[in-house]
Amino acid sequence: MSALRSTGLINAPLATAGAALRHTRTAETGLAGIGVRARALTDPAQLLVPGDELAFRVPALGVPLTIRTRIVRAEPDVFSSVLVSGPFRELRHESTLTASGGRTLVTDEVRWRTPFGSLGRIADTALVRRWILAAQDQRLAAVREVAESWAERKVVVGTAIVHKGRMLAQQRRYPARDAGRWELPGGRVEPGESEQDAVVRECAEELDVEVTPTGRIGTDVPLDNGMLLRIHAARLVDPEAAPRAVEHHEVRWIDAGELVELDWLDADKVLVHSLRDLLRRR
Ligand SMILES: Nc1nc2c([nH]c(=O)n2[C@H]2C[C@H](O)[C@@H](COP(=O)(O)OP(=O)(O)OP(=O)(O)O)O2)c(=O)[nH]1
Repeated sequence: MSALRSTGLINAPLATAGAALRHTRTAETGLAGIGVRARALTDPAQLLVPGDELAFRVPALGVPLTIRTRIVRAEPDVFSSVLVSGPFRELRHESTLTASGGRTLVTDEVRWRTPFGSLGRIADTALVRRWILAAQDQRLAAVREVAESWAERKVVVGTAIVHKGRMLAQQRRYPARDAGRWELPGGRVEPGESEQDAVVRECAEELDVEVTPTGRIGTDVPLDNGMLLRIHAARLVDPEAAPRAVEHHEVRWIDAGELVELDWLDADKVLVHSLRDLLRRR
């Protein structure tokens, strides 16, 4: 098995850098500079989720080769994909992210196995290593540009309140295009307010309950209104408290199965796999 590892520092928080790594556009255009055409084969949302597939057309010795990969993990601290088909016996790509102050260190590792015995090993030394190094460089530059621009955005917090293995979802009443669709309690972080304080305030306003934030969940999600959605897990301060829909149509405690079935707002759909993991951990 051959491996190449490269690292880079991104001037954005971990969850924002994690979102940029999942961004369909950086995946599709990130390698254009080295002549690689990439496109999503599934019909992904703005951010890739586990199960999405990408095809890369790589010019090698004048012959375009197609490499097809599938996303297997899309979390704030790890984004990875594996080979579905292409001119390798095995290919695995994994980016791991570590917070470093307000910045994020990305370690990008590609591991692969070439076919054709010694001929493959020659191609490996002559071509593949050079190509993978260039690809890692280009992709990191594309991800850095997107992450650093997103880091300037204002934040909307969403709250994943978990109680007895279920999570609270609420159904919107307005605007008309979103009426009937589901979201997490939350809203805009006010100037000078911490995200945790915004979570507590919004839950009091929208649900009439007191919550304690317990940590970040999933990557950020860019919103069409130019803001960033960022999810915090939380628990009820009083386990007997009953959240009620103050502004929304309905609130509902859902389990992992119902989570997958609900008609979420588009931004929340790309977080369903992370929320399901949260419920499975409790
Ligand atoms: N609270 C919350 N907002 C979400 C989620 N997903 C999602 O796209 N959003 C969007 C909807 C809104 O455009 C924005 C939240 O800001 P907000 O709470 O101040 O907005 P709102 O629509 O309730 O009120 P407003 O724009 O009429 O002032 O984020 C989610 O899960 N929770």
